[in-house]
Amino acid sequence: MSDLLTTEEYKSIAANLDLPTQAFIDGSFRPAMSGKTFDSTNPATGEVIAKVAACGQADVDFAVEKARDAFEDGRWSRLHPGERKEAMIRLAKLIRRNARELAVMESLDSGKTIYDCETVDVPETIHCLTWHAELIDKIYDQVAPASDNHIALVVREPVGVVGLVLPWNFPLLMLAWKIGPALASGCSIIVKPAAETSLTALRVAELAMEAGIPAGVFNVVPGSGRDVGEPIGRHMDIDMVSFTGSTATGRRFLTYASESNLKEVTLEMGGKNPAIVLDDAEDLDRVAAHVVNGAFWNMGENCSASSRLIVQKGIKDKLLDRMLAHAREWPMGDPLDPVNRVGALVSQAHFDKVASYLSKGPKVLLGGKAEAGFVEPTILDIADRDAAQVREEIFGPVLSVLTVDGFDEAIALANDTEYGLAASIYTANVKKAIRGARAIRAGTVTVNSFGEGDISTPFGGFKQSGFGGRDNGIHAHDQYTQIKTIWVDLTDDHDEVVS
Ligand SMILES: NC(=O)C1=CN([C@@H]2O[C@H](COP(=O)(O)OP(=O)(O)OC[C@H]3O[C@@H](n4cnc5c(N)ncnc54)[C@H](O)[C@@H]3O)[C@@H](O)[C@H]2O)C=CC1
Ligand code: BAL
Repeated sequence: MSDLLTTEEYKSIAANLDLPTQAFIDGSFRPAMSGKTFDSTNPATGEVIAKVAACGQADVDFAVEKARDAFEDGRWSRLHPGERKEAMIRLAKLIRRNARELAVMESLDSGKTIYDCETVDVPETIHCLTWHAELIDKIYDQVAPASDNHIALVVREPVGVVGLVLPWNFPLLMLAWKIGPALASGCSIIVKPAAETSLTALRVAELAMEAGIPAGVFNVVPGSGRDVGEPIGRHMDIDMVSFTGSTATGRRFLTYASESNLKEVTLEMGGKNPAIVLDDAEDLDRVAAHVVNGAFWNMGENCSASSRLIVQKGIKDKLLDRMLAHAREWPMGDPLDPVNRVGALVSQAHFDKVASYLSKGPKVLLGGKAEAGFVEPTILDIADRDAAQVREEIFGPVLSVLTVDGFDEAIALANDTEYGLAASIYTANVKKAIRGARAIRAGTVTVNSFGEGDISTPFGGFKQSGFGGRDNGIHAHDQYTQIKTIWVDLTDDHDEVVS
């Protein structure tokens, strides 16, 4: 991607964007069957930027019918994996060619900074699709141990028609995390973007057609959770749902599946992720930068955000001094100004939710203001371990600081949550680092850094943060494939029947 532009240049691109507003089903854009639309708003300005098709049960049924036809006739599901690879790589290249347009669209629709959209969301989306495409023609099936008289093949087959229900915090990237392995595996997909952020998924579906992914394979049905998400969850002809979002909604998908066709369900949900800093942590300046990044990146609208700092008391003051210095490097403001690192929260409803945590009592060490869609990076010093800010996923730029005496207390506090998505531990003592990483019940634990690994490493949660499979890595393909055993009798003597 080329260098960043000026704010004026981004605004000029924004003013001339052709925003997709209709559902994308069976290879073309179409309005909702009801004719209804809903407003898509730029959360940084409150301006309505598009009226998007408000789909419902009939649109979901139609999309599933077309996706099923495509799956059964094999136009994608039975292509040689190398041909699927080529089409997906063409899609990744088209996204690269349209990167700037997609970055601006993403920023306008979600409030994310153009800096992040240009440097993280769009390039990582391209990387993710390319990675899964490149993988798919290099995976071998297996032959199980069997007698000389038999051969037992263990083969993977695409699971079928899958529903991909997306959140609003990384609209493009979460789309890529799901469609990458789903398309590579040969599934037909029904994407349901979050109602707050439908635009880039619709544009990518259009690019997928241009890339040669056949009609019916890649469908996007925008609308609300109730009108589109629930019909997907309850559909009798959808084989699997992969969901990212809140734990409350994830739970509903288990109900939908149990009350319909027992479709497989994978859930990637919330987090209340601890960053533990022990007294012996080295290079405190670097530690402070990581903790601040973990808490405030993407406005804290990140399931793996470090939202609880658990710090040993001997190092607390020094660490906080450095963290306050680093937090000043996070300018907040117009998402289309490339100097800003903190944009607007995704919606008025979400802003109101996050703001409500700021007025609830604890000592404010930094920030604490919320105004017109923007929430300042905020650090709270909290003694009450049952405070709402400590227990609940805020999903905003709000970090709660908890003080502990030592290692064991830190680990116990880290685990004192219903969530188990991610954690970090900062220490120079390698034994404590490894013992801590093993003892923390979370899907990803980073040592002396904040992060999620990368495309090659599986991502998902323990406890109420995750259910079913993992996103990312080869492991993501497990979500979208079924294992079949093909047992072949090689004997000539058919008189002898052995069970
Ligand atoms: N793990 C993560 O990455 C995310 C976590 N969250 C958490 O969830 C909180 C609420 O955000 P929401 O947008 O309300 O998340 P959500 O979990 O309600 O929405 C995620 C997706 O599920 C759909 N959905 C919502 N209700 C549904 C229903 N009854 N049936 C079927 N589908 C439904 C939505 O339309 C969206 O596509 C956030 O404050 C944050 O704490 C939100 C987004 C992403
Ligand atoms: N951090 C990427 C996954 C998510 O926030 O949902």
